Amino acid sequence: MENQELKAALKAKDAEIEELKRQLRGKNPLPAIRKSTEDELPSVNSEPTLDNEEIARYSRQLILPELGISGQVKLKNSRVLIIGCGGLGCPAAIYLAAAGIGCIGLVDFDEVELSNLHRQIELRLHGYCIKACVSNLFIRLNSRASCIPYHLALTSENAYQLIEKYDIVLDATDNVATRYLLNDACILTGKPLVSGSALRFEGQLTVYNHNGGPCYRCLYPKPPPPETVTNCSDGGVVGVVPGIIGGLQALEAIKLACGLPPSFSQSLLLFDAFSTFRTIKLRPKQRNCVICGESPSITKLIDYEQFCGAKATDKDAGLNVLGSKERISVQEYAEILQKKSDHMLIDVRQAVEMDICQLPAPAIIFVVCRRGNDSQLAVQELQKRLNGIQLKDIRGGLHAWAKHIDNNFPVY
Ligand SMILES: Nc1ncnc2c1ncn2[C@@H]1O[C@H](COP(=O)(O)OP(=O)(O)OP(=O)(O)O)[C@@H](O)[C@H]1O
Repeated sequence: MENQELKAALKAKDAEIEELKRQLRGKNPLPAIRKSTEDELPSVNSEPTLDNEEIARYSRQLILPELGISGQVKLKNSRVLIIGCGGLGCPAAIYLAAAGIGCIGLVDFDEVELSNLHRQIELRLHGYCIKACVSNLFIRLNSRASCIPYHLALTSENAYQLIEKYDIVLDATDNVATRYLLNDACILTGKPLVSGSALRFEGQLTVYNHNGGPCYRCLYPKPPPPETVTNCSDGGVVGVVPGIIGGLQALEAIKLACGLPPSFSQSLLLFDAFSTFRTIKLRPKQRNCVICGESPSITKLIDYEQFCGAKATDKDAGLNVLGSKERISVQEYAEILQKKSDHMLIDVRQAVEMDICQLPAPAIIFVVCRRGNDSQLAVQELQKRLNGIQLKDIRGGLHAWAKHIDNNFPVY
């Protein structure tokens, strides 16, 4: 495809996406969104009883001896904060609201994209663009629950003030910097942290900072090198997997709120869609942990993007390991294409991604050897590594060249 055609196709796609986003916004009015963490929360009902409507509404869980009226009242008096209204946060929020949690805070800076909807189905149902607005769904689902949307990013500046107001925190985010921030903020405020993650066909769940158990830093004192971290937008995810893990995060939060022991406070649940659930015991709380140990060196929130060497979002390519001479912009590359300058393009994505789209392949690589045997093997090998590049073996190699094209060519 020529560059002009490519530009036109991209423009048409942009217009299509804008139209779909417009439709997504729907006709529903936006809820009152908080852009700051300072405002007081609505007071949760501290009466030790339920009214008749609540008894009818929650009757199927009320008759469980582990819960009973007293458990349901505890749920009603609890405040749960969910960070991230994506694949994990949406299902967790729905079940927490339906179960009768008195106040749920929903934090997300992001807006809905079409690629979110295979797993963030609640957002699609309600037709909002700002993710934290999923809270409005609860007004219909359970008018007794107060749901507070915060359209902002959780940062070192606001985390303490926000988390302090809630009893239990759910980590439903997708980046390492926010995981460390949440861990430290929960330790400093003394809140349990229900942490979930999902990628491809697998998910994980655990509860940090509860009942003498370890914190995230006890297990991972150092952040992973940024280039080794994968997320859903690079690695992919089957929508049901975050649905399962988000649901389990809600269950752990319900147990915590009722005073029942959470199942995963000192262990890690591993889910693999191709095999089963497995639980592994976690290493205990570390006495020398820098935040929850005996003499902590971290006593306030730090700069987590600097600590992790990566952004607190997976929206841009956080990695920056090459110098400016070793990189070019897409505009510069488009110019190279337009001028048909000599070059070769190596697309390092997986083969499955090549079926979705490709830049115009500018070159064919010809492979030659002495007699045409090794060159065939080389083509086979290169085909596995160089997606989208046309590779051709020169049949018969240099021997054939000497015989048919250039009689003076040295043969050995
Ligand atoms: N520091 C933060 N503060 C608030 N929200 C956050 C923060 N970090 C991550 N999030 C939110 O957590 C959510 C994680 O959702 P999910 O893992 O489903 O990924 P996504 O960003 O929605 O989708 P994709 O990765 O496919 O683009 C996102 O909506 C993201 O905006």
